[in-house]
Amino acid sequence: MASTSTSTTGKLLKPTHFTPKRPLSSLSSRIGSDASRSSTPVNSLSSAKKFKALLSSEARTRSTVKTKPPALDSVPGTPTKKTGLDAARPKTPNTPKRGESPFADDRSERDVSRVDPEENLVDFQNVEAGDVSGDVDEAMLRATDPGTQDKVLVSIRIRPSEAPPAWDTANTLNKTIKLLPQHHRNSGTSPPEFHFDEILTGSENKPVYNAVARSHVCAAMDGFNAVIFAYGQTASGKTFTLSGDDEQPGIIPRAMKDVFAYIRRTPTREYLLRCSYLEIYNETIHDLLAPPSSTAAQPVQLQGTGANVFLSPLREEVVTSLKGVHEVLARGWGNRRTASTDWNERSSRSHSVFRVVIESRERGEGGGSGRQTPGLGVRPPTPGGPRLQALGGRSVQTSVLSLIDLAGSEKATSDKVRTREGKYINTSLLTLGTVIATLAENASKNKSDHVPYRNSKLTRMLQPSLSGDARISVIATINPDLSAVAESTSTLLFAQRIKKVQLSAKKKEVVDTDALLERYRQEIEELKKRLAEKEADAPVKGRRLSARESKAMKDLNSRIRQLTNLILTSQTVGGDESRPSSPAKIDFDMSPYQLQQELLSARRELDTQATQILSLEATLLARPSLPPDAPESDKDRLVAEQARTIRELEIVVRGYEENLGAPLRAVREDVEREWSEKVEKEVRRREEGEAWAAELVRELEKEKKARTRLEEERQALAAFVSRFDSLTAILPAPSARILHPTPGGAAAAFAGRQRQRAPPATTLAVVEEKETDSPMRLDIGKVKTEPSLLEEMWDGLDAEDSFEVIEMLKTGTSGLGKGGVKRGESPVREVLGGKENLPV
Ligand SMILES: Nc1ncnc2c1ncn2[C@@H]1O[C@H](COP(=O)(O)OP(=O)(O)OP(=O)(O)O)[C@@H](O)[C@H]1O
Repeated sequence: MASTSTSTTGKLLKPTHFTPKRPLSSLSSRIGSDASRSSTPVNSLSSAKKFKALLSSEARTRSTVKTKPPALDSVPGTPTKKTGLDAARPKTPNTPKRGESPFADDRSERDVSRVDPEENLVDFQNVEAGDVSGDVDEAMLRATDPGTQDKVLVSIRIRPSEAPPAWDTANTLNKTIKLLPQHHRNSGTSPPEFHFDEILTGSENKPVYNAVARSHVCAAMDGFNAVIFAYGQTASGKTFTLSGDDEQPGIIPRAMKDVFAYIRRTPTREYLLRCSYLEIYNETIHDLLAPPSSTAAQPVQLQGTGANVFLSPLREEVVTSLKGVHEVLARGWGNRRTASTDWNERSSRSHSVFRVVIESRERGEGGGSGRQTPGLGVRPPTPGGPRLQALGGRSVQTSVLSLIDLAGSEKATSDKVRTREGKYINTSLLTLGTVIATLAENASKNKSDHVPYRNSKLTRMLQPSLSGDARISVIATINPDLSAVAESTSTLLFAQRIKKVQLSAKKKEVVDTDALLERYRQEIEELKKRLAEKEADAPVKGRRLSARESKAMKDLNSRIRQLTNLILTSQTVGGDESRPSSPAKIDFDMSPYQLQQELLSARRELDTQATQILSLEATLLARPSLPPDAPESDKDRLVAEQARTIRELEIVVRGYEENLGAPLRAVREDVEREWSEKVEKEVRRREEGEAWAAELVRELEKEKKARTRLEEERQALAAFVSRFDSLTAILPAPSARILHPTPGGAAAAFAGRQRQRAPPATTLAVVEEKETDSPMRLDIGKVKTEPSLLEEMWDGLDAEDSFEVIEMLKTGTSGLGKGGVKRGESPVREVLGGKENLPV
């Protein structure tokens, strides 16, 4: 790698103190009102004690005439409201309050959540020529081999100075740096030498980029995460190295040019680029691209754990050209916190991180892009995950290029606010140092001691990269002055430690499993068919296969096994090794019959595995795509998605209901209606039957009662008749006459006698008075027509007989003697057994 010349250091002016004050840009002046947001009046700075870094004349010339970075080449069509990049980074004599950026109201339409990634792909055809022109070294690009780098690339950049250097930089080609002996405290020993990957001097940024950043940018384009950061004391040249200025663009603008150059020379792939820009100020992460008002309300949070740390909410803007990058950088710069310190007129008061997420996939057939697998559900992006979809068997490669300008370590200052900021800066840098030291120790001694990533936002954010997930390049910037020897030594020690950190970055690829599986399945089917054909050609049972046949079948079988394993592997979540075993090995020396049997069992095995695949697919689909500690917003989003799925399922169910459910129900209703009528009819008939039966029972009861009464009457009558017979037997002979029933019945006889003579009034009166109460009467209506037998008996007596009988009855002198009717007791009563209703 080239190292820069030290020529500039040879042109040092006499060591006069020089403050590398940069002039305020026109915009800075215009928005001089910015000064009003400073808590410290600009003129008060003049009274502050200054120990600014001494610069070489070259550096001083540049710093006095140049505007401040970011120094991208001017791009036609850049919005005219800003007059230059410097304008985007106004001088801030004191820490500006957020919300006062001239870009505060900018709401970018390039926000990744607003654009369709498929519509914003960049490929070799649409990279603008201007985006790759200039000093991008195409030959070098091609020569750069990202290789397999498991160590951090550590380079030292020594800032030019007007003062005589305290460091021996004459031997930069040896990539060694050591303190000049005269400045070494322990005069008895020689000063320690530090070895690094590069020792860079001078003000040229191009060789610096080529030496420390290009390979990492290429690695990022190739699918590896890459981190490039500058570390060093304040005013040592970190920002100059990362951002540069118009004349000497730094790593960021050069890297972005290389990104487009890489795309242009890669016709087989298409890319989606999205940028974010953030800063960590006083241990709070601010999104430099979001409107400041929103970031103040909602600072960026570090979420996830371990290697899965991601930032949210963080605005990401899709860029398709260098012009887009230019705008994003300018906006971010406008929002950065810089301030004048005792050492640096425009000191970065925060760690700033510019990130480019690079997603790429093979270009679709015919060179087109876009969604080519209709029907495949477009899955929502996972937090920190890719935006591009893996389509049609094309996997998506995702990598992140992080370019970090750390705030510089510094001593206590005369300003309270600066001192507070400095405390935060130093603490986080100290934590970074501890983390690196632990990692280095773990790597060199094969230990796994706890690494305190969580002690600062910076280390937590860098955790995935520092734990080996990224290619890392560190540029340690030092101020060569004697006054800064302590800080420079500390920086060199840090750089030396980080060199020991072990890396094992891997490409991140999201495979289009659906398409891949489909391809495997089709191939398996094809092979099975071919195997079956071969088997059909297979000869009569017992013949041994030729060596060729045997080999062909063996090949087919092994391919089937291989594909089956591939399917299972791609289905196995997290690369779990515990997948079902491959089909049993087949001995091709077996007879065709035995082979047939083997084939049969292999087929069964395949069927079982196909079922397993289906169930694994179902499990995979059912798996929530969020880790348990995912942020609430992501959980809400998932809930919303699931609600949407439920709604869709409801629609499906409704469709089912309309197409199948409703007709079936209609049939059921018809059947029910028909049968319910029948049932009702039956019920009515049964009720009628029951009522009829009850009526019958009642009639029967009546009948029974009537029979009973008739029987009673018959018995009473029989008793009366027999009594009467006995009475007539005791009557005096001449007058006694046996009464015979009159032909025509008693009633007719009665009626006839009624007509012939009237009965004695008194007797009749008695009888008539009592006849209605006669027990013989069943029906009162019949009284007149059907006289009782008693009446008939009366009727059968002559007047004298009647009298006698009556008298006898009245007096009881019937001659019944002892067993006859007693005096005062009616003989009729006696005859009738004392029935109460008998006439007395
Ligand atoms: N290699 C260099 N060549 C010429 N000028 C340089 C070089 N390095 C730094 N400078 C100048 O020195 C000054 C301080 O540099 P810079 O702002 O990059 O320091 P820094 O390390 O970023 O400081 P801080 O940590 O305070 O932000 C600037 O004016 C810059 O232009």
